[in-house]
Amino acid sequence: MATRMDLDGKPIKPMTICMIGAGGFIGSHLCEKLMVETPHKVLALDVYSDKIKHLLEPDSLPWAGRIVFHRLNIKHDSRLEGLIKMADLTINLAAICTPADYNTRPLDTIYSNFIDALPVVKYCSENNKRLIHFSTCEVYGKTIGSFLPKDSPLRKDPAYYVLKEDTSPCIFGSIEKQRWSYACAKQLIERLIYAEGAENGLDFTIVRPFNWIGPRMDFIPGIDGPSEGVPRVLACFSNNLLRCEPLKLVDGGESQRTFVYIKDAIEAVLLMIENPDRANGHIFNVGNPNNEVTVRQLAEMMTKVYAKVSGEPSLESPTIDVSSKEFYGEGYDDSDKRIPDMTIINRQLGWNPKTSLWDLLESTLTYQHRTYAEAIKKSMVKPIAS
Ligand SMILES: NC(=O)c1ccc[n+]([C@@H]2O[C@H](COP(=O)([O-])OP(=O)(O)OC[C@H]3O[C@@H](n4cnc5c(N)ncnc54)[C@H](O)[C@@H]3O)[C@@H](O)[C@H]2O)c1
Ligand SMILES: O=C(O)[C@H]1O[C@H](OP(=O)(O)OP(=O)(O)OC[C@H]2O[C@@H](n3ccc(=O)[nH]c3=O)[C@H](O)[C@@H]2O)[C@H](O)[C@@H](O)[C@@H]1O
Repeated sequence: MATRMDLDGKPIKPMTICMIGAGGFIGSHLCEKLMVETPHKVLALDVYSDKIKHLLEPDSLPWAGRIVFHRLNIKHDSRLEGLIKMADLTINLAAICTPADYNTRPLDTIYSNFIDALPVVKYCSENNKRLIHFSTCEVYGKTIGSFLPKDSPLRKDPAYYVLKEDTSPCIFGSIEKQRWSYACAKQLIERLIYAEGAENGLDFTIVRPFNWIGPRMDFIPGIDGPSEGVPRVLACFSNNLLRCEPLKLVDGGESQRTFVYIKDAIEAVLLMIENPDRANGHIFNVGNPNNEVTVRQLAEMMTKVYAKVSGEPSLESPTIDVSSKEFYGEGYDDSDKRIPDMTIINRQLGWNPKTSLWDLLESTLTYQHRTYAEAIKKSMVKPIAS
């Protein structure tokens, strides 16, 4: 493998990375990228390894020995500090991060996103190890624009809705809206990491992902996850499409999101890993401001793309409305609109997303169809009464 160069033309030394939550959606893509394109070593920590099994076996893989899986729960495992000490860099991805959990399991959500992340920050700070911590765009909460009258011309002014790392406020709902337990816990851990940097010299980078989507995201209920489980929107809509059911639009599907392809986003993370001088001390939005849609438009586009990749006709009424109370239960609330400002990541790392929403849905839904269609068909065949 040719020596890799950083953005300033300096050779990059191979490093050891302690990746916590390596068995999840983002972790699996990051491990893949690191194995295929770089000489770095990964200590992969998680309670699950299904999504990275293809990287761990067989022993004949070209990167065998560069990735080692450690099955552990960071809530209670004395091996954590030792593994952080063995690495040059720690990346923390571990978290509960599905909205259906925020209002129904707020304690687990707060513990997972704040309390369980504390020792990771502490061990990095005490051992002078660099930390890349995964936060979320949800720390911005609602936009300022959403509080303006519906007909206010100011709603069209980007100053009232574009989200900037260094100037936008964090606007959450009331405490009884437990949806915000996740965003609030993430905000507090961001503040703690920032303070460790300011007071104790911790080298940190904070990532705020804006709806990264692609293959291996979450689970399909009843196939590789619980039948009653509610994953994030990509998997919910994929599940509906695979089962030929209408897609459920929560509260009219009016909320807006910008979706970025996981493979584009992983490029940004690799730049952070390999350019510490440009990434340390920064908080980065990572998203695609050009891929904005309402959830209703997302449903319509996914329906069209799925018909194309599966060859199956779409339903006559492809969507159905459902209230958030019915779908998520008491205490749900929503982010209205999420457009990332790209100034800081552009300036520091020269990164820009490339993939359009249509193209990323086409490759993702091709994967979903190939991976799940047969299993769904089998699970839907009713047993014949004897
Ligand atoms: N996917 C996105 O678009 C997105 C957006 C915003 C923020 N994030 C953040 O990025 C991170 C990764 O997200 P993801 O989409 O890959 O989620 P994911 O759920 O697929 O991955 C998280 C992984 O962490 C593991 N984990 C959780 N608690 C653990 C513990 N106590 N010990 C060991 N492992 C544990 C889980 O088993 C899982 O494999 C999270 O912190 C999330 O909040 C993701
Ligand atoms: O991905 C992100 O950047 C962050 O946002 C997500 O939050 P959200 O975008 O609200 O989660 P989704 O489950 O993907 O829902 C998106 C929208 O679709 C709606 N939805 C979801 C599922 C469904 O079946 N129907 C439906 O209309 C939701 O109400 C919401 O408005 C999650 O909180 C995190 O994974 C993450 O931190």
